[in-house]
Amino acid sequence: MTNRLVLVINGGSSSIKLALRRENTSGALFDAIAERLNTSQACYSTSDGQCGELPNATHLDALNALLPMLERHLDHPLSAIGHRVVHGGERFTSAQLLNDEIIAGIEANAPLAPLHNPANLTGIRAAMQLRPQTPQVAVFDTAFHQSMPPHAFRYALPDELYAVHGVRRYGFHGTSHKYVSDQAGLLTGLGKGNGAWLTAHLGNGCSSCAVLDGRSMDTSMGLTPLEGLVMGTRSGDVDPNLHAHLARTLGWDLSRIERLLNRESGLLGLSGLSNDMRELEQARADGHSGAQLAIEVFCYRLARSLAGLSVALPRIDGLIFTGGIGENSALTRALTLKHLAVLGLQIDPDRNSSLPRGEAGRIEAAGSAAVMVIPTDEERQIADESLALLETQPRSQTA
Ligand SMILES: Nc1ncnc2c1ncn2[C@@H]1O[C@H](COP(=O)(O)OP(=O)(O)O)[C@@H](O)[C@H]1O
Ligand SMILES: CC(=O)OP(=O)(O)O
Ligand SMILES: [Mg+2]
Repeated sequence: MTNRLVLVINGGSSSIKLALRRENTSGALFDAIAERLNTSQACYSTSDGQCGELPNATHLDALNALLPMLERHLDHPLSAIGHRVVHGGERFTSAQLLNDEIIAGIEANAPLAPLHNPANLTGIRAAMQLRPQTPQVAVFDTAFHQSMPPHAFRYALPDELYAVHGVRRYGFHGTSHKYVSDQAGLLTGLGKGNGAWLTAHLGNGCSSCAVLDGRSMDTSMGLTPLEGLVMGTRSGDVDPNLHAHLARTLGWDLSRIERLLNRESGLLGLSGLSNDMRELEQARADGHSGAQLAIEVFCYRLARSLAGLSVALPRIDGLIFTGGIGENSALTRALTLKHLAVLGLQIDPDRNSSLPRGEAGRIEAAGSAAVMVIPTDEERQIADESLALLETQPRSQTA
């Protein structure tokens, strides 16, 4: 039997990313991204070197433009389309075959992830319109964290807010935390799905997680993807009274405060320069004090979060860095580890700085628990989970 093909779609607020994956094969057959959608500068680029403008393209226009480019990489029909969906609430603890009822459930969670779920739904609707015969699967960022115990997922708020209104910690980036912790088990010889790991997913959004034998025990994000670590433009944790303080002293309304915390804060707000770690590293080297402060706060707060999460584990088999920053910024890894001697974690500076780009590797010093860099592959995880789900469905639903 030929290995099946899966198209993975990650719909963002202003972009849509496509990845074509073959079952049991590493790497992508084809990747494409359309960015700045719904603006006059909308454009696309693909892994086979095509690029161009798509002025004022919507998500549907972008998919319409990109799907034919994918066609020539299809040696047989797509078996599934797997969609990243950020918020699955408490209802979705695993991947789901998409139908009207599941889509309504995703819509119901949109107020909890206003930056993400509506964009994911746009991708889902566009794909269903263009490929109505192909089974479509939703894979949720939150699902992996549904294993957290109540003492980790409850806020210290009156019970009714949880029981009636679903106010609790959910956690995100679960697909990535699961993928890299599985890989860590393989890399260290403990076996896939085994081990006690601290994971740091550091991309534009950042979160940390404690994983024990393939189950999330606690994580830094909460009700929404704003809680926890310092991120590119998101503040992470602030005093919850900040809202009231800004409203009273500056007269700011909710949408102004939401914009501040989600889009103007984090590395961008602290540095006054950029949300991009590459640019900040360069500026720091040139003596920019804002860039230096932003990187120091980012690393200290990450270390503090990891040390806090360590209490969710019986021991630490290793720490894993992933995401654009975690995989590529030796500086971030070094500065974070400076604060983590208390956990017995130390890195070897030479190994840290000489790790080949894009490769998994171990960077701990002799005597330390494992410290690893593992490139994440959310698309691979989504493709695998989509195919695994189809195997459990009656043929009539997926034919
Ligand atoms: N070589 C590098 N050095 C430092 N930071 C990097 C490097 N390459 C990428 N990054 C950072 O990774 C971040 C983007 O991470 P990524 O995982 O691609 O984001 P997303 O969450 O959008 O998928 C940016 O801050 C970017 O500057
Ligand atoms: C949940 C989340 O923060 O996702 P991203 O990193 O893609 O923004
Ligand atoms: Mg990413």
